[in-house]
Amino acid sequence: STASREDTDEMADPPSAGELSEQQQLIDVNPPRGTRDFPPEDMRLRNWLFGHFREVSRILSFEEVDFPVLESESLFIRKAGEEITQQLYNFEDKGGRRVVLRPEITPSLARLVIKQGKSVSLPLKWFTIGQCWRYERMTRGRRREHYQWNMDIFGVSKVRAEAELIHAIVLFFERLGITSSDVGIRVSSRKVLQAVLQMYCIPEKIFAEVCVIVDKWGKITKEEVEKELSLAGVTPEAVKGIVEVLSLKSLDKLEEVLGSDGEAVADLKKLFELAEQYGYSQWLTFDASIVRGLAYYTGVVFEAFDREGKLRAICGGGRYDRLLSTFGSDDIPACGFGFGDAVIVELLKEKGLLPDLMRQVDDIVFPLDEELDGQASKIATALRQKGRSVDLVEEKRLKWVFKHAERINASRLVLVGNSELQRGMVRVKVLSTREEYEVKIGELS
Ligand SMILES: OCc1cccc(Br)n1
Repeated sequence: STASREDTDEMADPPSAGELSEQQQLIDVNPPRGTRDFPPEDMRLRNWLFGHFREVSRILSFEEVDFPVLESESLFIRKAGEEITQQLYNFEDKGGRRVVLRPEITPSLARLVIKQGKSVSLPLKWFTIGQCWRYERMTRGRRREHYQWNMDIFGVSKVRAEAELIHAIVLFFERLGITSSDVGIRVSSRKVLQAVLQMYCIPEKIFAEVCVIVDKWGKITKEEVEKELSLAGVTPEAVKGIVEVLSLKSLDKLEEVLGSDGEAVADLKKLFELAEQYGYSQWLTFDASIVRGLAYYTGVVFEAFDREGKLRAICGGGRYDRLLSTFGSDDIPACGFGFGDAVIVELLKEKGLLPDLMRQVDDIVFPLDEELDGQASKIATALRQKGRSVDLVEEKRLKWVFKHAERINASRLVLVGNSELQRGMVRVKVLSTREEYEVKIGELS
């Protein structure tokens, strides 16, 4: 609801041109480019969304963790040409340290697991919701920050971990009213690409770079992908082999190409069997072209997509069994996903599933005369101590108070008046039923 101007305190008129010289020039009230404010209505939606993130994490028995948004740049220096490492929001701090506003959360998770060392018992299942940043030339007008829900499992080498993470994603969608007719989850494994490169004797050391290039499949032309693969050192016959495999959409066809004794086929078969048992196989589809764009994935990868094909990937993740050794530690098998706060909201809008989240207050306490402000404070305190949300209003006309009560969806109006007070009472109006009654101050609850 929009309050008309006379209802709210009159905003000061902006200074006239002549006054500007004495007055501060109005600052730019927008947040930095690519970033967002969250005024109350947007914050209610964000809290609603994050509430579902948290509740699903709880249901899957994950523990919440958190990290600084600021991290050492060294955590994100990777040589595989990922977009995410080419858009680091990086700078040198006043102590000469190279730092970044983190572009993702997985490296922080790995850092903490290493730091905790033997004090954590495996497997461990952690989740966090945190803001992530990128510095992208604003030519594309894209955002520079978003909030990401991450769930990660350390210490489980079998695809049970991937199955658990995908279950979390499915439960989350179901809670929002999104069905497998709206969204699918494409699944594959980087071991598919690894097997193909081995078939053509392509050196392992360019594997991550090849995956980052292959992730552009469908985003840039086939010719551009082939050109980038060739520049990375992939022979023409290997490029042909990769392109053939990427188009596979059935595990049986994959088995024909790779044989039945490879890990890729075994992992994916097991994952699809587990999906049947969880009851979410209708969400899954094998798609060999899915590799995801992060260098450190080593096994199963997955991403959720809107079946109408209007939006970018909704979330995505995969297995990263060798990330810790890139930080000089012993490897621990791991897998996880990131779920951003932007595409999901676009999807909810598309599907008409955005919740109608109104502001709500239990009580408005209003002194009918100025000198009753002290009594009104006492009454507000008593109600707040009982856990009721109270909006203590004064210096307003009663007409304004009724409109305000409607605007903020107050349940009750508690009117503090002289005649009632002399009898130790206050007057209560229940706004939904129009019921009105007097109650002893000590019995107000
Ligand atoms: O998903 C890539 C990404 C990373 C950081 C910030 C934003 Br917006 N987007």
